[in-house]
Amino acid sequence: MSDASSLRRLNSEQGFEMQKNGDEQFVITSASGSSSSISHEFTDGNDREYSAINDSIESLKPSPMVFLLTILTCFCGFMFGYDTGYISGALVVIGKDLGGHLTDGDKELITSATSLGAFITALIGGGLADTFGRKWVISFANIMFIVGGGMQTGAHTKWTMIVGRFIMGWGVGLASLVAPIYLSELAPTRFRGRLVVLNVLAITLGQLIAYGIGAGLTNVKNGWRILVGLSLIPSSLQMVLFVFMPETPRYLILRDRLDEARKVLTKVYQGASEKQLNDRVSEIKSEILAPPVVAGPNATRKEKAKAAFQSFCINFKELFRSAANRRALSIVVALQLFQQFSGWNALMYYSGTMFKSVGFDDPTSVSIIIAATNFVFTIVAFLIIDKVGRRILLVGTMWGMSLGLIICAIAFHYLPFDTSDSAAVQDVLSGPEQKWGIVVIVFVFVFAASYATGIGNVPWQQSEMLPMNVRGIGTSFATAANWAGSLIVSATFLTMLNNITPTGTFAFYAGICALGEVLALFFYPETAGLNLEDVHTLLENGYQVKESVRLSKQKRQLYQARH
Ligand SMILES: O[C@H]1[C@H](O)[C@@H](O)[C@H](O)[C@@H](O)[C@H]1O
Repeated sequence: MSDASSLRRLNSEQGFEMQKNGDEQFVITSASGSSSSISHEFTDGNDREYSAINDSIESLKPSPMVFLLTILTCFCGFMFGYDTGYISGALVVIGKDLGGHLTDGDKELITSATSLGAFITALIGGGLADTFGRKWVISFANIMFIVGGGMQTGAHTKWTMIVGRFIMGWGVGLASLVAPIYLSELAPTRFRGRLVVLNVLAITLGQLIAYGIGAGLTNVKNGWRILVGLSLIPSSLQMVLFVFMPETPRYLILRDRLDEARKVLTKVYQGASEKQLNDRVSEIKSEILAPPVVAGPNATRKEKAKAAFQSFCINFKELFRSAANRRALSIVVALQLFQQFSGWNALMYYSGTMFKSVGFDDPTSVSIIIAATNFVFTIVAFLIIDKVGRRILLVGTMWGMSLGLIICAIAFHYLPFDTSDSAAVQDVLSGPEQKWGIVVIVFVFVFAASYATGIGNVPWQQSEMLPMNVRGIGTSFATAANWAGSLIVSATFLTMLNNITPTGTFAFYAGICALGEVLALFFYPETAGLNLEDVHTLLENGYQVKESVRLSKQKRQLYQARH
């Protein structure tokens, strides 16, 4: 079927009008600017206009440079995963290496110090990324990874370890915030979802590798130091290589550095014509609702700082003034909170300790199975997120998380529970308890698979919900919400297990997942295939779930018809 007839069919099927453009109902122009890209506009029954698909540049193959940049940026995800992942294995074997026996409180402090550090830098990171650029914030994060990792590797006291974890957390917070912004601002629209999921895949890979190495080093004296020390390699590598990497075109356009932006776009879209590049620059420019306050070239440091602060204040007000921005913010923050309050990270951080407490003879292997499930099902999300959309992934999986947790809660009721160090491996499960142990493993798997396919990665698509001006600050709030949730969960999980039992704890998290499912059903609009202006237009008039699904479906079908 030709582009023209597939367009005509799709438009009539979806009930959208096509606007006349001169004598033609739609214009087909080529990748070189003359005759095969589709340019037409969508309106809905309320006469709101959505963007035309005028993206001949999107027909071009992304250049190898996009892949190189993606891989290098994904080191951020890898570090995030590795640094949050190794603690589960390290805590099981650390023994008295930090000068004495660690209590549950000490373990919670060591674990949550990273989340606390990440929370702080996530909160300020958006402002930093808007002022200094995405690339420099990534480089700064690497310095924090190296300093924090170095301190922990040599730690001989609990407090050196805690401070090292805290500083490393600064890096994790910045990296978790900026990597998705960098990727989504660089990515061609039709790959945007997948590239951001690649970063989540790198997180889960980092966690899996940390678990694997942790297991391998269990019986090596001071093995946990090697485990931590290895984290210095990827961060050093990324720090050096990133110096040569470009800024994102969107950031450059925001700072009015149009020539540089065009150069980066040329690298992203190989073989793009002048016209295509100019169109893309104008399109990005149109996303900028208010230009930042920029100090002149001869400005003093003080004047520059003042200009940056004024820009920050304008954007901050804009984030709360506009109804569309408020809705976008509520969505991205809520998604991040539900991701964390699903309890997933409690498993990530403490699965070793917890499975030991309920009598598993090989707790580290169970932890590896959990991390591997997370990794494999993130690949599933990667393969389908741009095709089926974000919403189906989310609402189709949160109920599975509730189910998995509820059944685990029931099974824990029949299992022994003892968190003391002496509850070690000799108290392994036997008889009927063993059966309940298997039930736990199977349903933790169901929980992990559902989590990884949906809420484990969808919240990280947050940049696409927010327009350019407020993207830095808005994603800062969302990422900070993620780390606040992670902090609360990691600081309370062992205490909850002791106070309200594993059954009570898992039932609590199951309830939260059920609530998340209901809210997602009513309030989470589909954004796959929509460009950033569309998302903004949609949210101006409510959450518009139905309409977003219709528009997204139509745009994705159009892309598919063309590729
Ligand atoms: O998306 C990631 C991923 O799911 C990780 O496994 C988890 O530890 C992080 O907290 C989360 O943000």
